[in-house]
Amino acid sequence: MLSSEVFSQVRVADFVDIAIVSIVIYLLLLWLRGRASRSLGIVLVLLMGTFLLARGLDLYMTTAAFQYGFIGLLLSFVLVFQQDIRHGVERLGAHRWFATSGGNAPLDDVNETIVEAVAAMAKQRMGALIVFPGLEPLDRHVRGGVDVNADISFPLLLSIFHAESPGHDGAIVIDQSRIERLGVHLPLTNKLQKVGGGGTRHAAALGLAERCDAMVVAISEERGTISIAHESELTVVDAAELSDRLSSYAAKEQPSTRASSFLGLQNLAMKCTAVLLATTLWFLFAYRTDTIQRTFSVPVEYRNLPAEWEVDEHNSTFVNVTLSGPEPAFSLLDPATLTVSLELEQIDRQGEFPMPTAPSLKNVPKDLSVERTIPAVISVEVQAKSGE
Ligand SMILES: Nc1ncnc2c1ncn2[C@@H]1O[C@H](COP(=O)(O)OP(=O)(O)OP(=O)(O)O)[C@@H](O)[C@H]1O
Repeated sequence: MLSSEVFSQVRVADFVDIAIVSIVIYLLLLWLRGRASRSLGIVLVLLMGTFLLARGLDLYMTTAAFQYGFIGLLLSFVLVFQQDIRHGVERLGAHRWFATSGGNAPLDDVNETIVEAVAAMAKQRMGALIVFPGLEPLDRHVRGGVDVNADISFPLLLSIFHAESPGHDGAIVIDQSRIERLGVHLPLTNKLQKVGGGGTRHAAALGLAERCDAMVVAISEERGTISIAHESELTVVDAAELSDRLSSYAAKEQPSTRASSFLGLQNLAMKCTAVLLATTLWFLFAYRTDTIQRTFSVPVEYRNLPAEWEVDEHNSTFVNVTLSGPEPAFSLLDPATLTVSLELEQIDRQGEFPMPTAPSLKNVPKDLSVERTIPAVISVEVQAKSGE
């Protein structure tokens, strides 16, 4: 049976191999979903599909074109998306299991105060912009403002955004239960079609939500609406929805939720796609049933030779070693680092060393074994150092 044959040859290390590549592909898909355009995603999937097909059908010219074009493609990808890549890495580093400090999302007890104040401001048609930072740093994206560092309260929020207040222009930044800054300038989006009927206030809310994981609430002075900008989307909500979104946002910042969202059933389709892709790649590039042999000229190294002896010049300094094993194991081998190491501590004039086994050969991946060496037995002669 083919399947049992395959399973008998799969090692635990192969599962680890597939798991690591699956995680990398999953993170890439997550990042693509949030950051890159749909058309870029389609182009990447098409390119990958064509490459896999070319490999599977042994289309030599297409495969070669991909292999040679790959570095160029990778370089242009990095150049075009350098900002997105930096953001992706920041996003990854901001996950709680890497992060040293906690998130800044508001705690549940202050959510109620914020929701009440936002609803009141919307009713009174007071324009406002409130930033709830996530785990990613904001500093790179925002400018200006004045430090406040005050407890959040209903009257304070309404006072700040009162049209007569000198600090009402710009956004406030919340840090858990405190107002950290006011009058902060946010970057604008250039996807104006997503802002709908809104102007620069709403463009600023979306602009920040496109650049980091912060959630921004905008209240429209003209229309009295409440909008949430998060993960590159701007949505109009009512007070009840705002309350739900703030609570789930705060919960999402908890480490346990983050870990379970990674290990749990969320994004199941994307996780399955990642595992499927990783398994396909493994079958194409790593799974080889046939054993191959390769011969290397390996230098001989003498260890722990007593001080009174020296190795006779006539001893061979290189040995031809034939290794055998699965082809992918050879890709882990760097022939330049191969060494036959001979222990000479006990030697007395002359010693014979049988064919070295893989462990006595330095730097041989563990799936490779020594088939033969030429010479089969390495004999070493030593002589007393001249003058002793
Ligand atoms: N880049 C920015 N960063 C922070 N706040 C900004 C920014 N741009 C504009 N604002 C705020 O938005 C206000 C102007 O809002 P504007 O009327 O242009 O936008 P809007 O989206 O139509 O809002 P509204 O519906 O309340 O009128 C400014 O007075 C300022 O307080």
